[in-house]
Amino acid sequence: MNAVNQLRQTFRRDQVFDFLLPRPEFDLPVDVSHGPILYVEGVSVSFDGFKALNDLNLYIDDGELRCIIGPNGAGKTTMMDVITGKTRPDTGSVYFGQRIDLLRQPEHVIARGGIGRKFQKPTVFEALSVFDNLELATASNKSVWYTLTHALTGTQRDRIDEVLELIGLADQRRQLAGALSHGQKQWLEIGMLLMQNPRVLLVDEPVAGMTGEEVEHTAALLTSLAGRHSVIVVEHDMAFVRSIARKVTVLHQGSVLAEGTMDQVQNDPRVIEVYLGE
Ligand SMILES: Nc1ncnc2c1ncn2[C@@H]1O[C@H](COP(=O)(O)OP(=O)(O)OP(=O)(O)O)[C@@H](O)[C@H]1O
Repeated sequence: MNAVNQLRQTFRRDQVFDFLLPRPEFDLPVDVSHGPILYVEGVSVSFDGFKALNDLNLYIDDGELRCIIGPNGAGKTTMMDVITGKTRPDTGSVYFGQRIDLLRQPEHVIARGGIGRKFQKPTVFEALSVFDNLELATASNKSVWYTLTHALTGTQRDRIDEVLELIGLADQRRQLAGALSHGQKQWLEIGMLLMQNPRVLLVDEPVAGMTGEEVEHTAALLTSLAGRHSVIVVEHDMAFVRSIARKVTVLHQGSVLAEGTMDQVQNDPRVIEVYLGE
């Protein structure tokens, strides 16, 4: 096909781009009837022959708070990249509930469909108020322009108030996000994710660079989210992990090395050897 024909094909009136197609499977309730909300099974990812993930199996229950730890290069980021659709594995399967095959969904559909990701660095809109940041986060189904030019519904306003209370920034609602402390920016960004009502929240090193008090607040925030959301926390700060952990998964060389309570994994000789003994 020559270039002109290719262009014609692209702009055909009946042309429907993949990202505009409805995703009926995401409109259905996520089927968690067997317990887990995330199934990662036999997943391997290679980069130039190096296996960043090696036959990884991980199951996250609906509403649980899971901490994932492991030495540098263990595959933690790659695992989150696979779940969120950023990296496609060479082998394996990843399901959201019983029915939704995440490997068949593009990244933006997964993000809108109920799996939120908080990166290590906060990325709030610094020139907007805390409230406006949360309001913009409701924009997923409408354009940003629509959101900025239309009044909020009562339900949306209530939800923003609820999230402001949850993240502890109700008193800062009119403050510019740029004037917040590092910890407050992190909570605001978690709040922005919550505006989308995610079923699963992936949180990467949430307490890096925080003060002791901010760390405590973050622990209380993340534990309060469990139950209503499934929360996966990747973190190197062992004191913090101990303060929030129920079940801990230790990754090593792209696979699960150990899994259990904090006490169980901390006393596991294999974990001490590859990670905690460092
Ligand atoms: N795009 C890439 N190209 C090549 N190698 C990569 C790529 N992404 C990750 N890797 C390698 O895969 C391995 C796993 O990396 P990953 O970032 O998932 O580990 P991690 O457990 O998140 O480490 P950290 O705790 O340091 O963030 C590392 O050895 C890394 O260098």
